[in-house]
Amino acid sequence: MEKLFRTSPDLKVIYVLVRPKQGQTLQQRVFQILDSKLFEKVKEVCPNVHEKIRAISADLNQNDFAISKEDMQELLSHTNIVFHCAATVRFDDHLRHAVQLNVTATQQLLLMASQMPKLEAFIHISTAFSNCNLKHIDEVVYPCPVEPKKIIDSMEWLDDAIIDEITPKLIGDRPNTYTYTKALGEVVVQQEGGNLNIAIIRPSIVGATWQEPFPGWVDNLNGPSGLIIAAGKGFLRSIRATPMAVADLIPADTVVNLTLAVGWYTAVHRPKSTLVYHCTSGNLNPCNWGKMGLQVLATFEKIPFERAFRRPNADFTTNNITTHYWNAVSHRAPAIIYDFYLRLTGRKPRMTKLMNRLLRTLSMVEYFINRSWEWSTYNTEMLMSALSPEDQRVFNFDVRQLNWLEYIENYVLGVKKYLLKEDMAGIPEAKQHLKRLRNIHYLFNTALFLIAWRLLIARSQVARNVWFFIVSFCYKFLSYFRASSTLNA
Ligand SMILES: CCCCCCCCCCCCCCCCCCCCCCCCCCCCCC(=O)SCCNC(=O)CCNC(=O)[C@H](O)C(C)(C)COP(=O)(O)OP(=O)(O)OC[C@H]1O[C@@H](n2cnc3c(N)ncnc32)[C@H](O)[C@@H]1OP(=O)(O)O
Ligand SMILES: NC(=O)C1=CN([C@@H]2O[C@H](COP(=O)(O)OP(=O)(O)OC[C@H]3O[C@@H](n4cnc5c(N)ncnc54)[C@H](OP(=O)(O)O)[C@@H]3O)[C@@H](O)[C@H]2O)C=CC1
Repeated sequence: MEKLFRTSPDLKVIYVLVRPKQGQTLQQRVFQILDSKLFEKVKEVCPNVHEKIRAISADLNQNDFAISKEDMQELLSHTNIVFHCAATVRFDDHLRHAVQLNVTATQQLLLMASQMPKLEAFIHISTAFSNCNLKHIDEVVYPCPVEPKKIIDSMEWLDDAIIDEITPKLIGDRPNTYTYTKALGEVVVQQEGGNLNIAIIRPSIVGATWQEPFPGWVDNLNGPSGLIIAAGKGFLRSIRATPMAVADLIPADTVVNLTLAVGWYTAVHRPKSTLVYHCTSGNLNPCNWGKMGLQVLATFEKIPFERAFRRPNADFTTNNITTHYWNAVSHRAPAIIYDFYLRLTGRKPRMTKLMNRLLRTLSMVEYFINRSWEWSTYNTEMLMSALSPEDQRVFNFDVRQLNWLEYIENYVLGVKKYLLKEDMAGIPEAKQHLKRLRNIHYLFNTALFLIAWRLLIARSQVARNVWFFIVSFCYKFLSYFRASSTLNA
């Protein structure tokens, strides 16, 4: 919405399907977004942006999306382009719910779109990981072993226990219900698109903005953002990842630019078949998790997060044994100690719960950070050359120009400012806090060493001999210096 109004201020109206949430009306939800920093630039070119966004009450889990008759009529008769990006992105969602939102709702939306007389294009947002069971992925829709229609039907009459049982068999070598149902969604789009002008966009891991409307903007915890917070606050100390595996991140504004360009191309050129566009970075400008992780840590030195639990110092592990070891030593043990301290001081323990949640999240993303994929980008490159030089500049999605180190630094800064809502003025205090944590860390390690040594001396003759040798050596060394300084005087 932001980019559309900034580049096309004459646009008449954008209809957004919104559900009320957490005690907010849909109008309040939309206005909260419009009143954020993200929309400041837009308001300069399009001051009446509030009037141009029409929030329509809709729940994609309901029949006809629970849209009122009048709203439905308005939508059907006025819509020119549909951008379908609503989805459940949870990796652990129950198959029934994931199918409902990512497959059935897509089917229903296509049906709605077929009743829109003025519709010029239907743009479906999928994910580059919908076929993550393959190593090389082309810009085509891959068939699924079980037809989506059969899956949709079976979800209506199977009970939850049976669905739980068949889920691993259905998802096969995909890691979760999210990637599986996004793949089914694509097949539905291809099979049931009828005469619509359709395109599918597959972004990889969406990160903060690169340039527009300003660098580093981010507003959710998906992808790496949540883990950047966990690392910056010192909770995340080790992560099972392959440093050389490609980190296929793609900035949010690149995805937006490609999506709008695809909307234009699909509406104007009306390709005969459904085109799939990969919105990925790996084959044009690869960066690996090792480089990314190091840059994240380097940025914490300059721009630390406030009130960290421990000094940020995460590392990669590469096998099960070291992962279990570091999870026990660096994640669980400090959480237990801290909770014990909270109990002693009469407060409610919370760190173990938080740590368990983090470990669960880590186990779910492991699949994606220990493999590399190759995505072909012929359609995306074709689209780039189909744009005029001016449009190539305004709707830039050429990731070859992206400087990863600069991008990651802005990303971490964006996480601090827009997700954690921390003020830059707090940086000196945050640095002081980290110094205190470092001193506590040294003190704790020294105390631990002395206790271990004392126990060893009490039990072992060899340790006692070593201790005697060290003490007498130090004594002789000091006596020698005292004697030579007396002679010089
Ligand atoms: C050569 C030598 C090298 C040496 C190198 C050394 C360097 C050292 C390295 C240092 C590391 C530094 C930092 C790390 C930075 C890099 C880390 C890389 C990790 C990147 C991970 C990428 C994974 C991407 C996978 C891509 C898949 C496909 C992409 C897509 O198509 S779609 C989007 C993907 N979807 C998601 O991301 C959603 C995932 N979320 C979920 O599935 C669930 O939320 C959940 C994680 C399962 C948690 O479920 P729960 O029920 O337990 O919780 P709930 O959802 O209710 O939320 C509870 C609270 O937790 C918060 N939260 C939600 N999501 C996240 C999250 N992703 N991370 C953290 N926290 C999250 C949520 O807000 C709730 O908070 P509350 O309201 O306060 O309670
Ligand atoms: N983030 C990423 O790394 C990637 C995301 N994608 C795709 O991009 C799209 C957007 O994802 P992302 O922004 O990350 O995720 P979000 O969860 O932030 O966005 C999903 C949107 O769908 C809406 N939605 C979910 N359920 C319903 C419902 N029942 N009725 C109405 N609206 C609903 C949500 O609304 P509400 O705000 O009310 O919850 C939310 O705005 C998805 O299609 C995802 O598959 C693809 C590749 C990577």
